[in-house]
Amino acid sequence: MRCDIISIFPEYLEPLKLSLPGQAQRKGLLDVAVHDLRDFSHDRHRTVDDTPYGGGAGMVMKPQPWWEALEHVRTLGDGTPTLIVPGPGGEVLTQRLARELADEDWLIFACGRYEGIDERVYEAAADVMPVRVISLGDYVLNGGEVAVLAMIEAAARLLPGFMGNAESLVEESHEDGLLEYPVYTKPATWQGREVPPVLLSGDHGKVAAWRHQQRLERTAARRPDLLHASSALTPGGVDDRW
Ligand SMILES: NC(=S)c1ccno1
Repeated sequence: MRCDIISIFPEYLEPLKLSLPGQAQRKGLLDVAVHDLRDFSHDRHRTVDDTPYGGGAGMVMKPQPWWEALEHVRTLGDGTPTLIVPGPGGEVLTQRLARELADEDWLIFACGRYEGIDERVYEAAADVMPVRVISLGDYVLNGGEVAVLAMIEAAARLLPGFMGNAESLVEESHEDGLLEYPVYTKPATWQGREVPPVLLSGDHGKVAAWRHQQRLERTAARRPDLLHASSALTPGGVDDRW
């Protein structure tokens, strides 16, 4: 997977060099390139924003630097990339959407700032590549960079070979529509609190049954909205969301 990220704060994306994303890059599973939008502005102040037509508070990101940046990035890879624009007005990131992103060979992320990017950039981009606006949730950030870190992590960790142990992806929250079960490690007693005895029983069937029940109870308590669609509730049933 290739990820190109365009931002006026390239340093925000430094964490992608760390830990698993960094290892994935060194393994060749993930190629990440960060581009400074201001490199595509031609005035001496490297301006990328201006006042909004129609008035209103704040500034809007100018179309020309964005278009030049996108056109430059599009020359760097093979095939057609998908443009991802993080924003509160987009489809909400889910595990299913993370899998869709993980299936893409090439993603370009446009990190908006201020009041957003001139709408004509979305229109022009859609003439040459798929464009998706994706939100982390129903809240507003100051820009897209934090969201891009989350989106790349959510997608890249699903790439074969990214996680050292692929088993750790099984029974994670949201994989089958249920939240994950509680986990425990040594010591068996801590501050007078015991590990559930079933986990010390050595009976794998009972452990599996207990864990599934815990997932159902947690999902019912914390995310009842997920319960109706979960494939885990209909043994053998197929959840069409994946
Ligand atoms: N909710 C998201 S992803 C966002 C990006 C910028 N502002 O909000």
